[in-house]
Amino acid sequence: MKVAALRGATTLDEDTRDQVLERTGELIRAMLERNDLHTDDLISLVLTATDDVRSEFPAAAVRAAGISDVPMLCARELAIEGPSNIPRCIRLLAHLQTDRERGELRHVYLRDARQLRSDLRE
Ligand SMILES: O=C(O)C(=O)C[C@]1(C(=O)O)C=C[C@@H](O)C=C1
Repeated sequence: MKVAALRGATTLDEDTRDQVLERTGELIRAMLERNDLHTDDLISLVLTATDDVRSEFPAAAVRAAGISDVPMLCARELAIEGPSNIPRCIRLLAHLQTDRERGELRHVYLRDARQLRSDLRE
């Protein structure tokens, strides 16, 4: 088993608690499913939100999705002007255990966050 890192991002249509729960849950589930991972493979999660997300911690959404025993940290994304500065964006960095090579992992960018990494395959 190796330690690897997996990225994901998604966006909200509006800053409501329901949307943070729904969209962050959708993101972590897609990251696990697309990489054939189980929650036991997760080591830690770093979640960031842009400054316009204020209704709920993305970590609470991960817990609501059933993942409660993985250490998590939420932080603010940098408000650097440019194409990566998209509104209501939640980013996720997962550290995990896997037998796969780094290049085999599929990073997951959903909804308006797809524009951040248009170089990645779906
Ligand atoms: O991958 C993303 O979510 C991006 O917005 C791109 C990028 C980068 O330049 O690599 C920019 C800001 C984020 O903190 C992480 C990565």
